Amino acid sequence: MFSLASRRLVNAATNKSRFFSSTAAMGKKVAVLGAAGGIGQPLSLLLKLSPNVSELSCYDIVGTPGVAADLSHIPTASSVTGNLPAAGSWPPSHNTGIEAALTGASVVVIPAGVPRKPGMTRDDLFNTNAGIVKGLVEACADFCPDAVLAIISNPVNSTVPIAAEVLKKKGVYSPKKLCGVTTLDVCRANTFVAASMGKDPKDVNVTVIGGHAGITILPLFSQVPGFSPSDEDREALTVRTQFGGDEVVKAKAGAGSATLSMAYAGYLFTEEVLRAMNGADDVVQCAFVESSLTDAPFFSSPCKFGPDGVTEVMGFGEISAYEQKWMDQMLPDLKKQIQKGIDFANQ
Ligand SMILES: NC(=O)c1ccc[n+]([C@@H]2O[C@H](COP(=O)([O-])OP(=O)(O)OC[C@H]3O[C@@H](n4cnc5c(N)ncnc54)[C@H](O)[C@@H]3O)[C@@H](O)[C@H]2O)c1
Ligand SMILES: O=C(O)C[C@H](O)C(=O)O
Repeated sequence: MFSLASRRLVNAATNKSRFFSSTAAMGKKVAVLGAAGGIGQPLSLLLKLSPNVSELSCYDIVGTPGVAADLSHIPTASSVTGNLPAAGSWPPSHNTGIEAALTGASVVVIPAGVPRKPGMTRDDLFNTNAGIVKGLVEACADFCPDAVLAIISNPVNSTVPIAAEVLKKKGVYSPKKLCGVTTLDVCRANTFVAASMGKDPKDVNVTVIGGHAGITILPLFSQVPGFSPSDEDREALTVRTQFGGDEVVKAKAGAGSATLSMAYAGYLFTEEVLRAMNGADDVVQCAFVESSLTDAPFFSSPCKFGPDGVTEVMGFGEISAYEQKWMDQMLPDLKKQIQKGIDFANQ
């Protein structure tokens, strides 16, 4: 699923892409909200290397003039701006503010908000991040209502429903244009299974369904061709994928959560969205979207992408009895977290 995007990154970085000049003409404006943060900076770097991006708009409440000035020295075809809520944009001639940051954007990636510290759940971030996401999505509704929104800010299981309610209230909600980014779960599952099978991770593509928090994350290892782990290994791999975020939070010991792997995952997700916008008809990736596959109103599953975002929420095929057990456990939690977001947006 990701090997093409990964190859393009290497090509762009070494400036040898034979696609470079032709795809630059199809480049889109991409806005990163929270661009000065732990995820935002490396994500902006990767997007600056993308031949699918013509304009990179970095927005944050602090630091974006410096991020943008720094990125602007990278010799790729895209322009870059650093936007702050008030005065002090970069370049100085550029209008500052969220309106300038968002106007004309085709894709908006949102990693704005606080990360976890050891001992916290993603839901513990709700009180701070719910309001941040609500405010930013209101601005998206006002200034780029047709953009695809890719929500990274946690808790994704609640922030995506918040975004949906905000967009509905503004009269611009399109389910195909609102996605929670669960790509990091797929990256982790691919990495862990490839190691277990002695394979190159690029040859593995695990479907990960559900949500993005603990047991709501469900990797479908039964669907990986040639993979038949012992019960014990399957349990260990499943739980490691579900709690991969905690592994990083613990190792960072108070300095935050996954940033570099998330930047990579956010870049892969965005590249695939852009590739579909530019006409590719083979783009399928997991995303947390409005869904009728289960009785949870939002659910992550493989989705087909086209020029306007998600064109089909695909099913997830047959799952094993072991996976069904996790699914039964997950759904009440997931529905509760979704409802919490909906209630917040409507209070
Ligand atoms: N979906 C996933 O798989 C995934 C993975 C990793 C992290 N995350 C989440 O991503 C979020 C960001 O993580 P991080 O490590 O980059 O945090 P960080 O604190 O390093 O960066 C967050 C940035 O958001 C900015 N910000 C805060 N309020 C803002 C606002 N109103 N408008 C614009 N920018 C604003 C901050 O100034 C900061 O620069 C967290 O909520 C984290 O839990 C999600
Ligand atoms: O674990 C976190 O809090 C961050 C992110 O959701 C992750 O999965 O790494």
